[in-house]
Amino acid sequence: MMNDLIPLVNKLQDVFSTIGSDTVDLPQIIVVGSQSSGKSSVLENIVQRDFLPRGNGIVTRRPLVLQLINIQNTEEEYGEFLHAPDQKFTDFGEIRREIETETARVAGQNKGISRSPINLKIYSPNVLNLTLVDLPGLTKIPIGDQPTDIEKQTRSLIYEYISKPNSIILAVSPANVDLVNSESLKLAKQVDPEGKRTIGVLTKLDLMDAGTNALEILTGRVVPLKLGFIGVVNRSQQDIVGNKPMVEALKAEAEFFKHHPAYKNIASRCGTPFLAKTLNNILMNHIRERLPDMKTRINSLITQTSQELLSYGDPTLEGKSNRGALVLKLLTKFANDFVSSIDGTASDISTKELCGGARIYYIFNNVFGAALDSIAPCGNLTTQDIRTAIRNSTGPRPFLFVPEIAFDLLVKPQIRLLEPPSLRCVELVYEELLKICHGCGSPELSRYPRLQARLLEVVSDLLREQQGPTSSYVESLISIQRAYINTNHPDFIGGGGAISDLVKKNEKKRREFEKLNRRVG
Ligand SMILES: Nc1nc2c(ncn2[C@@H]2O[C@H](COP(=O)(O)OP(=O)(O)OP(=O)(O)O)[C@@H](O)[C@H]2O)c(=O)[nH]1
Repeated sequence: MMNDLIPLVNKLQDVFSTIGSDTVDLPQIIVVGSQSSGKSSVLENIVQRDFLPRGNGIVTRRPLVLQLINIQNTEEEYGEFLHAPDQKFTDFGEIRREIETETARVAGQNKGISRSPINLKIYSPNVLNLTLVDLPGLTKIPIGDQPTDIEKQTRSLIYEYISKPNSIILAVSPANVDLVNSESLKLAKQVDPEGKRTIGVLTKLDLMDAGTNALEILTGRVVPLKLGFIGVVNRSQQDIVGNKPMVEALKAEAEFFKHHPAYKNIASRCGTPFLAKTLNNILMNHIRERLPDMKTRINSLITQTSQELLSYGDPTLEGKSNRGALVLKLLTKFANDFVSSIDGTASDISTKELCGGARIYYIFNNVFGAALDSIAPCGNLTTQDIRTAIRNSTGPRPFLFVPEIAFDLLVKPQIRLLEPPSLRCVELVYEELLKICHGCGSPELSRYPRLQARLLEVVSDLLREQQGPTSSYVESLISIQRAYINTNHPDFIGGGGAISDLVKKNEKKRREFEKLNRRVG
């Protein structure tokens, strides 16, 4: 049962990698260390095979999710990549080349890094079930054509992985550098200040200055980590160049601890096999602890996803023969959504801001209304202008009513004042209608992006055409305005200065006018 735990999480890891989401914080071991601290060597020792790319500068440039799977009753060891599921890699040199190719494919050739992980499974009788994530090493100074912010990028990538509370941090530090300067421990401390989920690995114990040792660190007296420190000795550069077999390297490591005066008493708690066993135990216990939470989270994801699936529509309308019915259904839904946004009956109305029909109402009544109110109908017309226009249009003849020509002459420039706010109003309403249209795309419709795009195009064209009647809209405003001026302005009805002055000159006409005025009154 316990042994099934890691494969279970591996399966989840594959699922989340395939769907490109990590909405569940999975228990996993994250390997962190500065460049050349020995991360790759530790991983290769655990796998007991050479399979990781080597080279100068930053080699690991994408997260590598390494799932080790113990298989029994077989001599065969092989690897499988999630991105090439049908290919079985029995040659570990091929695995290395595939990692290099995949890294270059996504992260480019120029030493940049990418957040998208490579998932590799290694099946072997020599490994314990274990899932490790290898991350790019922390680097201080960009080399060659590396991006100048490479340190920032790497740090943020590492931070993203280790800050998840379910991850266990495997902080690799070289023993021949002062632990105070260990970048991996500094980073781990930021996200795990109490050292509850950090396990320290000390590499290069064989390279320490003569007469010095790391016993104090390994026994937890320098940096207190609940999961402890484990010392290892990996192959040196010379061993690698000389192709020293892994089995021999592991034997040499065991010998080193057994015979070292400082470490011989703790030899059973040092070295790669002990590290692998410890990690396996830690990971299993950790998964067991987190399982109930994970289950709840996954159940809620299932509910969410089922609901989302439902919103994608009726599966019976799939297929060529149902295309017409499907399009009709989508368009009807779109049209209904549009209408309900304007009516205010949409289900997702906002409580924060005006939208849909309410906003159009606001544009008409408040924005446009205020703009109209701010226009003085006779603002730049003086009594003298009116008088002159009337006189000029009647020539030598006396007049009773305002002559049509004079009225047109006077009112046209006034009416033009209404045009800018009217056009602005039309524009605002048009924008609002477009916004409503864009908000009407249901998840079901978004499955057909081309149909959706075409629909929006057609609807916005239609709406734009509605801008055409702007002039007739202005015309209807003119008639309203005309009525307003006719009834209210003293110059057009008896009692006002200009007309009454003129009328006085013709007593008979004045009386007629008064009669008329009484009738109007
Ligand atoms: N002598 C000795 N050399 C080691 C040990 N661990 C690692 N090395 C050497 O240190 C160098 C760097 O080791 P890697 O395992 O490539 O380090 P890394 O952290 O993976 O480096 P990057 O991938 O560049 O981040 C190699 O030449 C290793 O042979 C060790 O325990 N003892």
